[in-house]
Amino acid sequence: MAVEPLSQKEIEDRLSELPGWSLDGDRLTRVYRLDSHFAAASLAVHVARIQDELDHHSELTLGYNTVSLAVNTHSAGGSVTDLDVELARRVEAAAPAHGAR
Ligand SMILES: C[C@H](O)[C@H](O)[C@H]1CNC2=NC(N)=NC(=O)C2=N1
Repeated sequence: MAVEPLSQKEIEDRLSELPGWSLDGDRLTRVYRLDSHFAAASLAVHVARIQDELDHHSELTLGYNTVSLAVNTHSAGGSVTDLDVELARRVEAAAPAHGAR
């Protein structure tokens, strides 16, 4: 998978298929809300497993009933790449089973 920085247009195109995700500065971000702290922790563990599988890791924050991600690609100078998009897609696919919204 390409690890070149994506252009603004490429980022916008990819975000159009990732509802809830946005570009905050130089990072893709999303906040998920859950029904309980335990559900949030469960999603956070699932995200950690995905991140280890991809060898690509967001700043992952567990709140009371929230899970927040912020990610870019350090090895591409801290810009957004398709690695970040792939992580976002994988987390989007996993989140509904935890009741995330
Ligand atoms: C050595 C290891 O593969 C690298 O440090 C990986 C791990 N996780 C990473 N995560 C993120 N978000 N960006 C990276 O460039 C990155 N690099």
